[in-house]
Amino acid sequence: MDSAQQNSNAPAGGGSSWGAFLKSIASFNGDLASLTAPPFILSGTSLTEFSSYWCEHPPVFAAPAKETDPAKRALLVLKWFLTTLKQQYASRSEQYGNEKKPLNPFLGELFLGKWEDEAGVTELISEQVSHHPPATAYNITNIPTGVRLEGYNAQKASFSKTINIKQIGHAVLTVPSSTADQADTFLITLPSLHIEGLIFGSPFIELDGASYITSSTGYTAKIDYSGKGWLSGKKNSFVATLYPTGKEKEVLYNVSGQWTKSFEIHSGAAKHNSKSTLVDSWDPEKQRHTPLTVAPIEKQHPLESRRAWSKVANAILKGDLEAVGQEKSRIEVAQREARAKEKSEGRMWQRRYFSVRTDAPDRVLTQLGPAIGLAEHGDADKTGGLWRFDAIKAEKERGQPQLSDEEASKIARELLGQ
Ligand SMILES: CC(C)CCC[C@@H](C)[C@H]1CC[C@H]2[C@@H]3[C@@H](O)C=C4C[C@@H](O)CC[C@]4(C)[C@H]3CC[C@]12C
Repeated sequence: MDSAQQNSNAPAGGGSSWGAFLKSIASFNGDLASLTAPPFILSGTSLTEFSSYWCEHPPVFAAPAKETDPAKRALLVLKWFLTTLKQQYASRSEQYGNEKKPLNPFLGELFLGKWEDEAGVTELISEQVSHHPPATAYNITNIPTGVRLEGYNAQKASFSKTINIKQIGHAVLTVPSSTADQADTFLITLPSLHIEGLIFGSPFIELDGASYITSSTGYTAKIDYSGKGWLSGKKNSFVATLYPTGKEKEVLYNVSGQWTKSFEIHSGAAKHNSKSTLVDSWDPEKQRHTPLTVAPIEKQHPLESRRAWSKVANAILKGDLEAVGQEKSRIEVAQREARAKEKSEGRMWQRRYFSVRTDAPDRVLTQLGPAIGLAEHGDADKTGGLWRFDAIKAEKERGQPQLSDEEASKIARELLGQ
């Protein structure tokens, strides 16, 4: 839908509630959770689910494992990253005609699933590791190749003409090497974004600024994002270059296009490329994506996202705002009580799959961070900690027997008020 059109999803009379929403945004205090959005903008999907956007195409995710040349490997990582952008930032507006406000995860919320296709099994673990400030951590592993992505992120919002969102956190991709016994590591930063189309009642995301991927093998990719300006440019555009770290002018490959449409990868630096420099291309319309499989709701752990939020999600679907409010507040009250109980008993909520890195400086951030302006502390103060996947905890979780109905009800009652 063109951003200049009034959103057809907005209910009749929605003009006034949208107007009130716009006014509330103007005095926005930066807390995205506090925005009271009109019903048509509410989504029954929690932010913990967004971690799955990193792997809509498992064969592309796993492809770097088969490449032995480090520069070409870095290019495959850049290509995979670019292919994830459409799902990450445009899938809701493409599906519903506008961006939606996701559910704010509660501490300990989980989203678990797997993809199964020609790349074998790829596992997803996503966990809400912090509530104040809100932060989500994830770990995605392609089992046959061992290619693994882990990361965590939080958002910092501000208002200037529109809602601007800075992503805090980073991701680390590990690609086992077939020749050396050490794996290659890629440190990835996350783009900033802002919301367009607010005034027309059909918000959608545009990316801005630049993001980076730098590798332990000595290559860096810079991705510059731009949108449709007043006079020129296409929405969702980007230009990316891959170069030896520290030598930005020595471009090995350049990629350009629209992250929602298609892009071309060319060798060398020349922007106006000919067929002779074309190395690869991507058109999402021509690609099959692999759906994520999640357990049926009744088999899920009570803290798994779709089970925990099912009543809220149903109420959103029915447009029953009173029930939405009641069901949300059950969870919020139970969570507040759980935190108060933990405090009075001198304990902390135990994260199931991730731990805060406190023992030593983080190796990846220390080695690769300086090349792309990421600090060694990983912005831990803004994400409740520097979170890393904890394989020992994950192994323990795998060994846990399935909860009995009674145990599941007890957890749901105590932690979710259900
Ligand atoms: C629609 C609007 C008026 C309400 C504000 C909603 C706001 C909180 C949402 C909108 C878009 C969301 C982004 C989403 O585009 C994609 C990602 C990538 C994912 O990997 C991490 C989460 C993030 C940044 C979402 C955060 C919440 C956003 C900004």
